[in-house]
Amino acid sequence: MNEAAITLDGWYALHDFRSIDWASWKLVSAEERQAAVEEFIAYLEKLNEADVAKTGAHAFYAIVGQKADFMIMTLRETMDELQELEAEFNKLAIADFTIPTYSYVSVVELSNYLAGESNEDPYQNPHVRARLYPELPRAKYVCFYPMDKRRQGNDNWYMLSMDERKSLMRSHGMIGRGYAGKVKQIITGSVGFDDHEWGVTLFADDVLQFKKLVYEMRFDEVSARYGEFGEFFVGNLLDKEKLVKFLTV
Ligand code: VOV
Repeated sequence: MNEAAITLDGWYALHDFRSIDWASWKLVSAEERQAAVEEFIAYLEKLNEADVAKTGAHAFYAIVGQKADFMIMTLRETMDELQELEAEFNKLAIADFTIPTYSYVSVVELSNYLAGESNEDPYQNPHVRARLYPELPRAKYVCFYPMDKRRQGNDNWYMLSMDERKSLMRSHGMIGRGYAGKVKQIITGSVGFDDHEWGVTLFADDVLQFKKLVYEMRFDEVSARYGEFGEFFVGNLLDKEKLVKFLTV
C-alpha cells in the first residue's frame, strides 16, 4: 500500500449557502422584517463571540451570481457545535425566507508533505495552531470551491509515491507563497465528510487576486494534472450596515 499523508486536523468547518426568497420576504410587514433582521444580527453577534474568545471563527459574505445570496462559514471545535449552530439558524425568522442552495462540511487540515522532521508535538506549536485554529480575516472578498485530486489512469495522485507528492506540493507551496499578504487560504479536508476531498476558502481585499492565483496554479502540475474542481462561489463581505441594506426591500 502507498504511504498516506499524515494530516493534522483543527476546527470543523461548515460552509452554509442560502438564497433569499425575495417574493415572500417582500410580503412580510415592515415590523416583522425589522424584527427578523434584528434577530439575525443577534445570531451573527453571538457567532462573533466565539471569534473573540478564540473558540471558533465565522465569516459572512454576500454571494454574487445565482448560486446563492449569502454564505455563513463557521469553524468550531466539534462537529456537534456546527450542527447546533445550523439548527439555531434554521429556527430564526429569517431562515423561513431562505432556501438552502449548497453546504460543505469539512475540517481544517494541514498535511505533512512539507513538514520538517521534529519530535515535538505539532499540536503544541504556535505556528501550527494558528493555522489549525485560524482567525478568519474580515477581508473584503471570499472565494470558496471544493476540489479533488484525480484518480484516473496514469494520473492517479493516490498512486504517486510520498516523495513524488512531496516534490509536487513543494512547487504548489512556492506559487502560493507569491501571494503572501494578498490571499489567505484555508484548506479544509472533507474525505468521509462531504462529496469532494477538500474545500478551498480564499480571502482577499482585491478580488482579482483570486483569479490570478487560481489561474497561475492551473499551470502547476498538482493542479494541471491532478486537480478536479467543483463549483466556485465568490462573495463580498457583509457587515451589520451592509446586511441591513441588503435585506431592505
Ligand atoms: C495562498 C496561497 C496558497 C499557499 C501558500 C498554499 C500552500 C500550501 C501548502 C504549503 C500545502 C501543503 C502543506 C499543508 O499546508 O497542508 C498546501 C496544501 C494544499 N493546498 Fe495549497 N496553498 C495556497 C493556495 C491553494 C489553492 C488556491 C488551492 C486550490 C488549488 C487550485 O489549483 O485552485 C490549494 C489547494 C491545496 C490543497 C487541496 C492542499 C492539500 C493537498 C493534499 O494532498 O494534502 N492551495 N497548500
